[in-house]
Amino acid sequence: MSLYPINLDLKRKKCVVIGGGKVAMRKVKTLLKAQAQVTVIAPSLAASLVELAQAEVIVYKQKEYKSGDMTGFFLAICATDSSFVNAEAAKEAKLKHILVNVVDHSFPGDFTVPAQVSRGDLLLTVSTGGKSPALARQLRIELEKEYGDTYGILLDIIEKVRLELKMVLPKSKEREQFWQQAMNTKILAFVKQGKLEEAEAEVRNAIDSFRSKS
Ligand SMILES: C[C@@]1(CC(=O)O)C2=NC(=C\c3[nH]c(c(CCC(=O)O)c3CC(=O)O)Cc3[nH]c(c(CC(=O)O)c3CCC(=O)O)/C=C3\N/C(=C\2)[C@@H](CCC(=O)O)[C@]3(C)CC(=O)O)/[C@H]1CCC(=O)O
Ligand SMILES: NC(=O)c1ccc[n+]([C@@H]2O[C@H](COP(=O)([O-])OP(=O)(O)OC[C@H]3O[C@@H](n4cnc5c(N)ncnc54)[C@H](O)[C@@H]3O)[C@@H](O)[C@H]2O)c1
Repeated sequence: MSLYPINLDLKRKKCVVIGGGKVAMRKVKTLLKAQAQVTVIAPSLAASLVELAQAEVIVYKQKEYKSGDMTGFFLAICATDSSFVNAEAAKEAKLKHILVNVVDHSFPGDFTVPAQVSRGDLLLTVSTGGKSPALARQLRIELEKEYGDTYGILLDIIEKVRLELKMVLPKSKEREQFWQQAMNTKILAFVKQGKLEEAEAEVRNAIDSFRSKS
């Protein structure tokens, strides 16, 4: 299956999860991380979802899914243990042009959810086209070990340097060439060792040597 990767901005967007079990919980967690406004519809909830409902982090509607429940949502996740219910809810979402994910193959959804690692604004995702979620999970664990928190901090440093660089190198082509050369193994080796000051110094050295060459 050939899928198009996309990073959705769900901040303050109304999202609904049908079902309140283990799988629903995993999806709710990632929706909350994206700062979505989450409603869960299910007759019963897994313990960790109960806590979120009690703390009013999510809106909980204690009921079985019924036609009409999808109205007003931007995105829906059908995550009950009934493939019939999942398919009915997904059909309604499709009719209403709501982006829909279906956790079993009961009805074709619009998207799947990848395994993810986030380090600040760095987001690494793994998708197997639905062939092996267990492999996606394992690769996510490996990525977590390989890419620690320093990568998120590096991104913040680079963001700052990029702004400064616009003054130093006014042409976009020059900046492109600079970053291709600057993002070298030495900088990334410093980041891996947690030496962020050294990494920043290396980027700044690279600016000086790029300017002296051009
Ligand atoms: C990545 C992750 C994200 C998340 O859910 O947040 C995710 N599944 C995860 C875990 C996981 N899921 C399953 C197992 C048991 C082992 C196994 O079967 O492999 C494990 C492992 C575990 O739980 O340890 C079983 C399973 N999953 C699906 C079916 C239905 C089917 O295949 O028909 C069944 C069979 C149910 C049954 O047998 O009855 C379907 C989907 N699961 C997807 C995503 C989408 C495809 C992503 C991709 O492209 O790979 C897709 C298509 C739809 C969707 O949910 O978006 C998350 C890892 C998060 C992490 O740990 O980082
Ligand atoms: N996509 C994935 O990552 C993945 C992983 C494992 C399993 N699955 C599939 O997901 C399904 C759910 O797994 P689970 O572990 O969360 O199950 P679970 O038994 O923990 O939870 C099922 C939830 O669905 C709710 N529910 C049942 N009928 C409902 C209805 N009519 N309306 C609203 N909610 C209803 C229940 O109250 C419960 O909260 C499994 O049956 C399996 O097919 C998907």
